[in-house]
Amino acid sequence: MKKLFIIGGMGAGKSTARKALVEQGLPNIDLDQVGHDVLLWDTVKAELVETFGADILDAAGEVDRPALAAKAFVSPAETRKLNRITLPRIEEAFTDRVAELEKEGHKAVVVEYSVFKNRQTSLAYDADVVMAVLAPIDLRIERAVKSGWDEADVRRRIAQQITDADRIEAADVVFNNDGTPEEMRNKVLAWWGEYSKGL
Ligand SMILES: CC(C)(COP(=O)(O)OP(=O)(O)OC[C@H]1O[C@@H](n2cnc3c(N)ncnc32)[C@H](O)[C@@H]1O)[C@@H](O)C(=O)NCCC(=O)NCCS
Ligand SMILES: Nc1ncnc2c1ncn2[C@@H]1O[C@H](COP(=O)(O)OP(=O)(O)OP(=O)(O)O)[C@@H](O)[C@H]1O
Repeated sequence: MKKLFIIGGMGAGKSTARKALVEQGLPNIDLDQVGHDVLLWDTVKAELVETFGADILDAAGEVDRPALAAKAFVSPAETRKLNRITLPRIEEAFTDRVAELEKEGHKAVVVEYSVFKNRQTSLAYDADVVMAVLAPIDLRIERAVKSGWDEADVRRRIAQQITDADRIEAADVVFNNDGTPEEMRNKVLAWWGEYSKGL
């Protein structure tokens, strides 16, 4: 089963690219969503509380994501602490999900990976294709704010992410999402049309 990774900074248009492929019948794994799922694990909760304090929990004892984000994205050191706790668990859940999809006989899976760093990290090392979705940073911030994110929060997160130059370096295929969403969709579908002939 081919693993087609979609990478890109916040607001770049990863979800827009993913939707185009899902409409073609491909299953997908959104690692942001997997990240949310592992926050429910008791072991993860306990380590996050030990690291960031009990005020990251809500009244029901679950992780309050905005509260955790306010602490975890203030510096590279704090983000590393977060990643050290969450990423191994995300990888574990990801590996299980990939095995299930493989058993179901899918030819390919789309993996949306917002915090991709490089192809040498274990989660991404067997990516068959890395697709980078790029857009100018001001446009990305504008889109993210329009879709409900706080601007300062977006800027803090982007500061903890790799740059588009790094993404281009890692990618097999690059999509510039600086036009309309429809243009973006068509670029992705044109690529898929060619790529899927070989599957
Ligand atoms: C800190 C948390 C609770 C904030 O939750 P929230 O609902 O506000 O954001 P969400 O998870 O939907 O992420 C939105 C965007 O934030 C950015 N972001 C999230 N985690 C990170 C990170 N560790 N480093 C840099 N940027 C990040 C990405 O662009 C992502 O698309 C959550 O992001 C989290 O647990 N992150 C750590 C796990 C992780 O790295 N997930 C990303 C997929 S592997
Ligand atoms: N070409 C475009 N023109 C205008 N708006 C767009 C375009 N592409 C995406 N958008 C909008 O910008 C926002 C961010 O796009 P999308 O969710 O696809 O990005 P993302 O890379 O998945 O972002 P995130 O990291 O926040 O999940 C969405 O509201 C989307 O509808």
